[in-house]
Amino acid sequence: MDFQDITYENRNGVAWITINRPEKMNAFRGTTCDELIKAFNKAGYDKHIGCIVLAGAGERAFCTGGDQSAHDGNYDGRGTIGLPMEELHDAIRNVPKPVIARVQGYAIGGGNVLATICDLTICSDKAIFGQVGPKMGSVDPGYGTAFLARVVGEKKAREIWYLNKRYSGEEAVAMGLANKCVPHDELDTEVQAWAEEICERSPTALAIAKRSFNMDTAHQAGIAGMGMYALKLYYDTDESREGVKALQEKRKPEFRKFVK
Ligand SMILES: CC(C)(COP(=O)(O)OP(=O)(O)OC[C@H]1O[C@@H](n2cnc3c(N)ncnc32)[C@H](O)[C@@H]1OP(=O)(O)O)[C@@H](O)C(=O)NCCC(=O)NCCSC(=O)CCC(=O)c1ccccc1C(=O)O
Repeated sequence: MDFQDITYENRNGVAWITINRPEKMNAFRGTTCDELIKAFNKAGYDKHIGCIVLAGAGERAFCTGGDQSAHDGNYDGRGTIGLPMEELHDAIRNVPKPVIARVQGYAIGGGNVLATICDLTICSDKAIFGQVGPKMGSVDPGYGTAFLARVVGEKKAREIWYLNKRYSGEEAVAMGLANKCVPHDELDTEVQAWAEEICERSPTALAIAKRSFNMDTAHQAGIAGMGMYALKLYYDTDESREGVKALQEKRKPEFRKFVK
């Protein structure tokens, strides 16, 4: 399979899927999402693969969410908002194998959502987690909000979304957003060790466990699907455009002038 925006490697039975857009801090556009969906389905149903790692290329970012240069109102791809986000999130949740997010830098916006949805997160001491939606005219109406609350608790999830602070790797572990934080240079070894240990476990037991964990929040796929239509309408407002414009112009957005 030839990919443009991602890379795919089999490292001793572990599929490493890496977003390869370091010049954009691994922000995703339509093509990136389509390729990620293909890669997850390839790894998910390859009997030689026991565990999947999701990573971002380079040193600075795991993923910083939607590519703002491919964002004028809606995004540049297919799907309700011009990005097949629901399909990508579902692919990560539905593949019958554990997925580990390997976070070495920024996991921001939609990037933080991807890490949240992965079964496990291992980060380095250079990782920075956070949501920026209400600061730049966006919001994830599905797993990024409702599922995040299951992961870190309601109060913390609301803090993350309402204040858009940044959190270190150690803070992420303390709130349950990450499983382990290790020195930067040890990250890949740690991730591969966890993944290879998972590969030794019974694949069927793991698949049943994953489905079983997912069952409790399965209804959130419906919320996400419906919420995307609200988001599509929101992206076409001056209020949302102000957020994107302010980000591009590196200034503070003035949202309050759009209150009706
Ligand atoms: C990540 C930063 C905090 C890093 O800041 P800093 O270290 O100062 O570096 P910069 O100079 O800002 O950035 C370097 C370089 O990278 C470019 N870049 C960074 N992020 C993006 C991006 N997302 N898109 C395009 N380009 C990006 C940046 O422009 C610089 O390029 P130069 O050419 O050198 O100028 C900071 O960069 C930052 O805050 N970035 C923006 C983060 C952001 O706003 N992300 C979008 C969040 S919203 C989102 O992801 C929701 C969209 C979505 O996908 C979604 C929609 C609906 C439902 C669900 C989802 C979902 O779950 O994902």
